[in-house]
Amino acid sequence: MTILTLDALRAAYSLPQEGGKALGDAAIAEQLSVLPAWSYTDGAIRREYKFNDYYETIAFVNAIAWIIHREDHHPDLTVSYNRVGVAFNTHSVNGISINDFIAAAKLDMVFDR
Ligand SMILES: C[C@H](O)[C@H](O)[C@H]1CNC2=NC(N)=NC(=O)C2=N1
Repeated sequence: MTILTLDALRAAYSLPQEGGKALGDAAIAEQLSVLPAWSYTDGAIRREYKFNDYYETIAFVNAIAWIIHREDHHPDLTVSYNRVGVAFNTHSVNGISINDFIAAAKLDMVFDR
């Protein structure tokens, strides 16, 4: 598999993966190297974002909703007072696809300046 750069992930759009194949562990590890805040555990790529208060936390959740609706690719979220846990996998391949990395790169882009 070709590893996409962070810029390439940011510029890409999720595509339907129905009928596609999940990425293998080696490809997942290589693609994760451009997203160092993310890890691959329990069948998903995951990151925790931290905030100062609940208002910021929910504002970020709303930003996620906007981005993710545009990508048509939906994470599991764990929302608490000052943290948002995000987990992506691709149901349609029963594993990880490039869409998970594209969506992760876009969330990081709005979180970090
Ligand atoms: C057709 C469309 O691409 C699919 O229904 C999308 C919608 N959002 C999705 N989100 C996630 N996390 N996995 C999927 O396989 C998925 N499939």
